[in-house]
Amino acid sequence: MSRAEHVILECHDLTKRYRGTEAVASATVAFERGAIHGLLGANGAGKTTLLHILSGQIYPSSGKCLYEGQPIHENPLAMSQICFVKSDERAWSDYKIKDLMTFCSLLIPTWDQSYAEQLLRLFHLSANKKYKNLSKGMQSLVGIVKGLASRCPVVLFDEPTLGLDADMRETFYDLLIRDYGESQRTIILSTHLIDESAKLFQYLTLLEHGKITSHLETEEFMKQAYYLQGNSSILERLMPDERVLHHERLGSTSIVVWCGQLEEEMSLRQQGVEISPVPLQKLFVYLTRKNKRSHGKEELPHEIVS
Ligand SMILES: Nc1ncnc2c1ncn2[C@@H]1O[C@H](COP(=O)(O)OP(=O)(O)OP(=O)(O)O)[C@@H](O)[C@H]1O
Repeated sequence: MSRAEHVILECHDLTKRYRGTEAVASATVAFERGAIHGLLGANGAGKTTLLHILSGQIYPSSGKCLYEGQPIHENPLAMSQICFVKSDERAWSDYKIKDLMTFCSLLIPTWDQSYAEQLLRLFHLSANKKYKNLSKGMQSLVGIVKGLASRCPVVLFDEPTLGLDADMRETFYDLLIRDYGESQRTIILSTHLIDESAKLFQYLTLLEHGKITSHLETEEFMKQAYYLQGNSSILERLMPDERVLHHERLGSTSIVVWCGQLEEEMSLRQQGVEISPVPLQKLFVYLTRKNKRSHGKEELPHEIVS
């Protein structure tokens, strides 16, 4: 497969500056076609800003942003094929759900009205209710209806599950997986609910202080660090080492989070050390703390000894 066939959306050296803030800072990333991408980042990392630029709704200060190899901005094809579901649709406030569905049907060429109606029934959303009178969770559900019924080749979801209860979140994940199975759309989804949505993602993109610090297949992303659990006297020999992201000691047993190549793997296993994967949410926390430390911003202790 050529690069053009493989990549649908890309940005090169993308920067967005607001007065005094670099929300996106020289971001370069290529999003693979027909995959569900997880966009991860701490509060203020620049996820919403990046999604806004990728949807063509705001301009970058510098850099390039391409859809199917063509600039996204002022490109009617890109505008009609990329659907952006914001976490906060302020412009929708005064409209009834049925009016919003009509706007979507007029603006989105691939809009599937009968699927939209089916989803509204499933979510118990009354078409006559005004958006501003809905609870936060119900507003998120309207956004989900827009994203799924758009049937657009690219759907960008910014924190789509904000305010949703656990049952509704699972319903959304199931619908997304079913829809993806049928259409192989490209989806980019930002979320702070990392562990529960991890099963959705084929690729993970980590954004830190406006920079893309990794973009990897989920399997590769997960290989960045491991838990080592075993006798403290054995594991403490590994320290100090900058590859130790976290250390917990419980009596004579220690748990170490090790980032990167582990040369001593065989010998540690022979000494009874258990090596296991770090769940995605924890991995995200350790990686972002590591980078904060390297930026001199670490505030929380990363070593717990009891
Ligand atoms: N319109 C704006 N004017 C000024 N600063 C902005 C604007 N939009 C975003 N920013 C700033 O840019 C940075 C990135 O914000 P952004 O909303 O993109 O982050 P985020 O990763 O989506 O955060 P969160 O997870 O908290 O929603 C923040 O420092 C934010 O204050």
